[in-house]
Amino acid sequence: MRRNKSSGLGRLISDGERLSLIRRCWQQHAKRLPLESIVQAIDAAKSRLEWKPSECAEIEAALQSYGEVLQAEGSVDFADLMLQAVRDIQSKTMPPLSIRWLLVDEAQDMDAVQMEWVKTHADHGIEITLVGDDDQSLYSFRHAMGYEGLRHISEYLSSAVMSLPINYRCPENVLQHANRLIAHNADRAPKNVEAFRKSPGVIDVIRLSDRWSEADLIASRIQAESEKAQWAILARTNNIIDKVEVAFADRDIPYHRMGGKSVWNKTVGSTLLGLLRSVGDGSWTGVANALYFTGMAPRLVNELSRIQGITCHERLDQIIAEYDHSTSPKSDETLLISLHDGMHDWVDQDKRERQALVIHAVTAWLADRTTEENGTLLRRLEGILCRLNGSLSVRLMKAASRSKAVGKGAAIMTLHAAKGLEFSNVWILGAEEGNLPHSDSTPEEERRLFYVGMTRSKNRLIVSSAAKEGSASRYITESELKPCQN
Ligand SMILES: Nc1ncnc2c1ncn2[C@@H]1O[C@H](COP(=O)(O)OP(=O)(O)OP(=O)(O)O)[C@@H](O)[C@H]1O
Repeated sequence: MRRNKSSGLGRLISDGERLSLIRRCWQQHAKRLPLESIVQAIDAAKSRLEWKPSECAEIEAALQSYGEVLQAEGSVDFADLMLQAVRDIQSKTMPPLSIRWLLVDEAQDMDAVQMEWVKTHADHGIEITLVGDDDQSLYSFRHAMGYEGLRHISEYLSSAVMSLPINYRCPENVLQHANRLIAHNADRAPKNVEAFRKSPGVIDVIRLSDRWSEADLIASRIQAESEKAQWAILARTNNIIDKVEVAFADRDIPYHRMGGKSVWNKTVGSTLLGLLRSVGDGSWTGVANALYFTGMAPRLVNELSRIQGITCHERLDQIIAEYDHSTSPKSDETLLISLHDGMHDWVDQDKRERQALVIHAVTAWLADRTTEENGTLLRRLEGILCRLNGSLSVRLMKAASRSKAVGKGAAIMTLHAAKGLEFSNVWILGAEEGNLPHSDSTPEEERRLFYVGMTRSKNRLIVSSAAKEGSASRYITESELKPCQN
């Protein structure tokens, strides 16, 4: 990857633009590999000061191409800003910040470039204070340096180390369980954190049969409480969170998702809403996405999308009439005919104002052609849309706007997104082996994640798991959490 040597920076590209550019480079040079491997390679390359070529020729080609295209377009990404700042301060092309003191919070999350930026400022006589907690280091996948980084910079600065031994947030019993858990990690900074609040919090551990039962129990418990109770529902992945969102929407419980897309904006939800929209207004995009979702090759879907200027019904008529059996598979023709016939029925029922029937039939058409898991989710979404009132377009608008209720009701988010926050009541779901710890990371990092989740609680902590998803997480045992301790 070519790195800009001059101090003249280009235009800062947005995250979306960055991803499109990475996608282009991936398609040109490394299509055989997953897109994610290129994203990770670029992140890794830009978290270091020194350029280290990739051992894989395709990744290296994609990296080079990414750097060259950025430069050719006169753009920079966010990581370039940091790299360029360090380089320019070190080469005296740019002065350091004109400050006397610098406070770095969450210092365990610094990567090598950010650390160099801090060290460069220290070299210019600025007094540095770092605040960090090695037990809350969660970003090794983004090349954060964690405890090793804290030790390194601390030595470099010859800094005095001060421990903050009081936790003012958690009730004593919650903190004791969290401390027992994190003690299972080796290589930690020595510390003995005690709770300021001695009155015990409420703790519970619940085992349910499956994920939907877990999500439904959370929703029914929260519904039974005062609307003023402050709740956070935390899980390892956004897929688990989706089910909680559906269970809340199903019961009309106010909620907001933090740091993740609503279920209505993801593949299953947006395909259902899109196809219903096409029934209502004859637009093509919902039909095209439904064809792709139910198995049609993207190349063929894109070819069909090139036919211009007619409604989706006319377009389907034409596509079926001109279907080329010599080049396209029979299964795609069957799919097209089934959707064509379905659309005619659905539009007819919609005109007779039988919206619930349309929603049911469209859901069934999609659910019959996808995985069991997607099918279950589709049926839950169907239930929510059927309970709303009004025309199809009004129901679609109401469904999509629910997730935009910023700051209202229970906060639903991943454990990563909960870092730095606190809530009166915390519910961690999906505490099974395979999810927590998750295979994407190390058991030590996952343990820190669970620890961060537990220590968000100011009063009550509930941890649940689903038998169908796996045995209960080792972290429940390690923290010595037990059902209904109060
Ligand atoms: N000296 C204090 N007396 C009373 N309450 C305090 C005191 N210091 C902090 N708190 C309260 O304790 C809670 C946690 O504080 P804060 O968020 O600053 O901690 P933190 O170390 O950043 O937490 P974490 O890193 O776990 O997110 C907050 O509700 C804060 O208001």
